[in-house]
Amino acid sequence: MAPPEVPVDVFTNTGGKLSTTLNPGYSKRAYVTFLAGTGDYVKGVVGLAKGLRKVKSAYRLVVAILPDVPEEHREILRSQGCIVHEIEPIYPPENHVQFAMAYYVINYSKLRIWNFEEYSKMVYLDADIQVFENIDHLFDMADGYFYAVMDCFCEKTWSHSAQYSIGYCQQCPEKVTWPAEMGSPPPLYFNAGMFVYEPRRMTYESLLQTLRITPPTPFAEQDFLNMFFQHKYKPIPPIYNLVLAMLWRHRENIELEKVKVVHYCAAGSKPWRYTGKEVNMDREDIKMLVAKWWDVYNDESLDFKAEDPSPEGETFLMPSIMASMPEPEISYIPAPSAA
Ligand SMILES: O=c1ccn([C@@H]2O[C@H](COP(=O)(O)OP(=O)(O)O)[C@@H](O)[C@H]2O)c(=O)[nH]1
Ligand SMILES: OC[C@H]1O[C@H](O[C@@H]2[C@@H](O)[C@H](O)[C@@H](O)[C@H](O)[C@@H]2O)[C@H](O)[C@@H](O)[C@H]1O
Ligand SMILES: [Mn+2]
Repeated sequence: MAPPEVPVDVFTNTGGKLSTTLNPGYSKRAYVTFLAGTGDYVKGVVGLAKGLRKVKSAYRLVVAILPDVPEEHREILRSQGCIVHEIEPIYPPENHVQFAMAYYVINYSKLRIWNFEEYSKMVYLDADIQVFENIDHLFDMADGYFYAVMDCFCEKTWSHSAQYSIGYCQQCPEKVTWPAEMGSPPPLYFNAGMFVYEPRRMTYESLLQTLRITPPTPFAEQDFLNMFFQHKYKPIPPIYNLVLAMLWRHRENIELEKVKVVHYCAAGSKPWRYTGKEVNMDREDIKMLVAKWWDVYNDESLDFKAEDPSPEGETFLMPSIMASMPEPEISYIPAPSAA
């Protein structure tokens, strides 16, 4: 079940050039997001691509798309400098259709990103996420772990859970302590809108194999990933995935001015659908964060220009040729922390 450990210096002792010749893509890094359907999530991806450009990320944005994404949307993404990568849907296990089918097909399909073996490490970001400060340093964290931000159990979306029913949240485990009669407290649980992981064939196959014998649960692939990576999971601070409900549930845990990544996942908070009418959506902090998303999205200076020097020195005009070129030395130098 665990991803195989690749010793860090197996290829690097011969220098960057040779190592990438022996194992193309060994050191390759990229951001990756996921897009399904004909709807407006494409706006989220465009916003994200522009946000990553604004913070001068050194790495490309790969968009894993389902076959139902229309050609116009694919073209918009390419014109924003994204690498569009179609994936096949992954269907939920058979005989378990108690939850809405479409929801599962969409979410489980995320697992295909473990098959992106041309990259050694990736940072996954939901399309409803925006990056306001450079987070390239996340790629420098030690290999062999699954990094993500701890979720909050306080919203109604959690009402199916034992945690919610007793008012327990891992964000404030002292407030309502886990009752002894309910056994040991549940393991730390991450939000799967953002995570740092290593694509590996072995892990990918194990994920698909395990999924076949795993009944769907309300949070679909998120529950599944939490189970699968339970022993590899390392929490990172909430500034790397601000789940908006944290602002009204656990304000004391958040230093808003230090937040680098915002996840517009609360009901009514998707910036491209925002009306301000849903509960909590009239808050000043929410209005400010939605406005910040629109500032990036509307900033024409952040549109991709083909003549721009591209991340990692690649030339966008010749993607197929460049894909087989050795990695530039620079990618072995730890990325600077946030500008
Ligand atoms: O119609 C859809 C629904 C979801 N998604 C993708 O699946 C992710 C997870 O869904 P969402 O962010 O809406 O879930 P939430 O974080 O709000 O629970 C989105 O960010 C998108 O990347 C998509 O592309 N089209
Ligand atoms: O919609 C609001 C909810 O969204 C959450 O879940 C997930 C989950 O639904 C996955 O299945 C998605 O794929 C993932 O990206 C997404 O963030 C939170 O766990 C929860 O705290 C709540 O705010
Ligand atoms: Mn999301």
